[in-house]
Amino acid sequence: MTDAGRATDEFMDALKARDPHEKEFHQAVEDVVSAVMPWYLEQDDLRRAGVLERLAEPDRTISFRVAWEDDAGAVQMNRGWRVQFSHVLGPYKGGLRFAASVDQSVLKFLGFEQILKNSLTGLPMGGAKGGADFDPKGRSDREIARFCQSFMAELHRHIGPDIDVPAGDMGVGAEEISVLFGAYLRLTNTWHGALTGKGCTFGGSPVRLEATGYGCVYFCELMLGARDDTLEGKRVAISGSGNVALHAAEKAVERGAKVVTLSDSGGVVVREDGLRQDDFADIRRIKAGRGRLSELDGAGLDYRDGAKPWGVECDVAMPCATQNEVEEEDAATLLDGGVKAICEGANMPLTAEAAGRLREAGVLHGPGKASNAGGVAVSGFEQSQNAQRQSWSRDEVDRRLKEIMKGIHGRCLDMHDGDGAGEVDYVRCANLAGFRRVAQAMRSFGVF
Ligand SMILES: NC(=O)C1=CN([C@@H]2O[C@H](COP(=O)(O)OP(=O)(O)OC[C@H]3O[C@@H](n4cnc5c(N)ncnc54)[C@H](O)[C@@H]3O)[C@@H](O)[C@H]2O)C=CC1
Ligand SMILES: O=C(O)CCC(=O)C(=O)O
Repeated sequence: MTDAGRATDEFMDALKARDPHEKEFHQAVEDVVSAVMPWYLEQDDLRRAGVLERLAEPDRTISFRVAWEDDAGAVQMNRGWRVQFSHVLGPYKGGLRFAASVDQSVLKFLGFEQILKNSLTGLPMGGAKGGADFDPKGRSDREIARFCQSFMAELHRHIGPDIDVPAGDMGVGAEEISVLFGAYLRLTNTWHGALTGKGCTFGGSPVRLEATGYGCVYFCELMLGARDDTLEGKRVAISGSGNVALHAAEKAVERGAKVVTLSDSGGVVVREDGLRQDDFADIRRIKAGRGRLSELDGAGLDYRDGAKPWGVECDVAMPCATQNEVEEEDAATLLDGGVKAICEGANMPLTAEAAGRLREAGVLHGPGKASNAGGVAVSGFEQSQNAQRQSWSRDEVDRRLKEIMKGIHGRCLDMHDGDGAGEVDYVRCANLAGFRRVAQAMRSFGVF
């Protein structure tokens, strides 16, 4: 075993001993630590400053009760959290997730990833994540609004444009952000950009809604371009059917690709000759009513109950649903189907085993902290517009989004230590580029 391998194991043993049940958090930290350790071991000053140990411990975790009344008048109770992980590069920044599966481990993995993702954008943003174990599925709009108001009754004490600026994530879209922002206004009597993802008529940025999916496609094109290839004519399998998946699908089609799948937790819709704009409109309508893709059965689409997208032959896979949705056997299926590239719209959608399988096979792999950073980058633009009391045009924001994705891709290439002949390991390079910027700031700030 190498020195770096031994040091990574020792680091992970200590982390796991501290919080033995936080499996997702362990996975996210190990991905980073194993990538940066060979470089870190050579940085005596960073090691003396305990940078890696401090970075893997959140600045603080706020946990609180969220009580709310359902439509039948019964009081319901959920748990809310905000994990403020690191603000060395700027105010805490990261989304809010409402889902039954949310717990401290999930939010710590997301918050930890967010530090390096935000660092990669080059913008002044720290890393955080929050949310609640509240499942919006099956809840009425009024129940969701009451939940959001109760959630903000506590959260407003901990956020603000120079402190912490949450946004949406799974289960928190434009409607929820609007209600959360309304509650924030009432509680603080102050209009400033304490949340991003707001509606464009009241302080939101053009393209924020689309930015994560669009940015993922731009990043995929940059990876393919570095291999003198393009997205045009490629078969693209996408999972999920929410904000990120649908915007990635629309942009991929616009760029000449054939999007062959979308999915939800119930199954997958397949169109072998490529999904069309009217399919996206139907899916959007169903999802707006919190329906299932199975409702599309019989609409000319092939719906496969209980299946995942990865069994459908594709050149490019874009997992855009949730963490660990691509398991080792899915990776094997993708390889059998001839996949050439995987570009993550979701956060940590591959298990460590799946990622290892694809790496061994030489598949291009754009990790979420690089490829899905377009969303938070446009959130950063929304913060700038709010601070300047300005509103940029759609074209201006899209142009800046493309520049950001190009910048992230360039930072990854800067870390590629091959001679140009070898393939770029985007996972290693993104981790190293994101980490180095944060580590240098931490060393400069002294010990806290
Ligand atoms: N919204 C944003 O700007 C950003 C989102 N992300 C990540 O992208 C992913 C998707 O987020 P959004 O699209 O915003 O959420 P969303 O709530 O709009 O959509 C999530 C979608 O995933 C599907 N889904 C959930 N579990 C699934 C499973 N096990 N298998 C298949 N489909 C499943 C749901 O049916 C839904 O269609 C998450 O990992 C999120 O953290 C990353 C960066 C920014
Ligand atoms: O826009 C933001 O602040 C956060 C986006 C997000 O949650 C993510 O990048 O995973």
